[in-house]
Amino acid sequence: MAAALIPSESHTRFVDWAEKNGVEINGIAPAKFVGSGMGIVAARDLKAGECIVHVNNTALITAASLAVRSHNFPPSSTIHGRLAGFLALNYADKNSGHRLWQDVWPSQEELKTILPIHWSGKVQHLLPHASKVLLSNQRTKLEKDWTDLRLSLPSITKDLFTYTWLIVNTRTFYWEYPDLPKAHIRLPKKRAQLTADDCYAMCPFMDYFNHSDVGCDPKNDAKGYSVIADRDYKAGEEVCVSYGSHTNDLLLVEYGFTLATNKCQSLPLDHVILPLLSSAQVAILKEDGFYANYTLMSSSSPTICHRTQAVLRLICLPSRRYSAFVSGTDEGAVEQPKIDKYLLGLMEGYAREVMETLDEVDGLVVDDGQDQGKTTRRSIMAEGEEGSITSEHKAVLASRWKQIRYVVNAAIQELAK
Ligand SMILES: C[S@@+](CC[C@H](N)C(=O)[O-])C[C@H]1O[C@@H](n2cnc3c(N)ncnc32)[C@H](O)[C@@H]1O
Repeated sequence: MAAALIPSESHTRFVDWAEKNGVEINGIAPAKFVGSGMGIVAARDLKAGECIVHVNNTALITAASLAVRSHNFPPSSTIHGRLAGFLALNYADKNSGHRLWQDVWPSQEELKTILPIHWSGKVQHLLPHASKVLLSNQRTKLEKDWTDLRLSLPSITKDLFTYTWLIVNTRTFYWEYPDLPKAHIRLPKKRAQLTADDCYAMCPFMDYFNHSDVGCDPKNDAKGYSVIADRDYKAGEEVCVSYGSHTNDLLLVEYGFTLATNKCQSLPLDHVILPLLSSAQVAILKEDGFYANYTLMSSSSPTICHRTQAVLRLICLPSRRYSAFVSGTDEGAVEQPKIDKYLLGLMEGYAREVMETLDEVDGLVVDDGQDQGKTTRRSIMAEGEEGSITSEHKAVLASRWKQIRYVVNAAIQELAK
């Protein structure tokens, strides 16, 4: 575990402010960690089951907060966009009531280094396929929010909006407005149709917690948010929460890091399998609900997911054997060796692609620090666009591809048995 370092004074000022504004802190404190920025440390020995922080619902920033609603953002805009717009207006306001909170967030430059949306097109091009798909979706959402809100934010630059949008993206918590009755006037329209993307709340102090796949599980009810210690902690240990069951591809794109071991890890195979399908096969799979989302589960020994079993049977076997498998009348054990052999060939091809990509990552020429002007102006990068390439980018990419290589090689060994 990385040692906790003493944080700067801005954090002490923020903690004082938070405690006066509805945050009860019990036995924990913010601290700086090497490689993950600020986080939460146990300030004394903690017992499993202790409530270590409670944030009153009055301290949250949600779409129902009066301060947010007073801006009359377009009703069609997403809640993510509205919160980003609100934060951008506050950020630009020297007298903002949230100034001390904003002061402890990562700076614009820090986010530009960490988050792939700001990386050079050359570096983005070397992201794993699943990360590229997530990045493209993220860019589309950001562009739509900016288009929907820019007229309501005449004093705000796109650069600042992008910053606060990414602050929301990396620091919000799930909030279904349990403090308000279902039909309350302060709720966003179409209450019944709220999607996960609509259920966002900015939650002071809670946003210090770093993620672990086995961390504490934040709870919320009508009174606000709480974090209960999931186990005993020794003073000085980092306390993490779980942001959800997220793969490393998602963590990398949405939060800018990966976990060395991730119990939610799976190896996406769509880019390997989809190009092999004929249009007739695509139609069959769509009708049967088995099109795409093919993975190799890799938490312990690699396991072929049911969807992957199905598509490989459609490719390799007579159609009646595929139908027997997807209808559940036959588990397909007799043909399993044939399926495994076919997948083995695919994985060997994938292993070669991984090695080639690792060579390309290795060959990236680092140009950080040589052109500061370029770095400061850098904003959202489209694939192919030029920008600086830092040693951190290279290290993150190399580490992610080595994780993939490990899973692919383990699968090859298993399938070759
Ligand atoms: C909710 S914030 C947590 C506080 C943040 N570390 C800070 O400095 O303010 C989420 C961000 O923390 C960082 N982070 C969270 N968990 C991490 C982890 N396990 N390893 C590395 N970075 C992590 C990522 O930059 C992520 O976007």
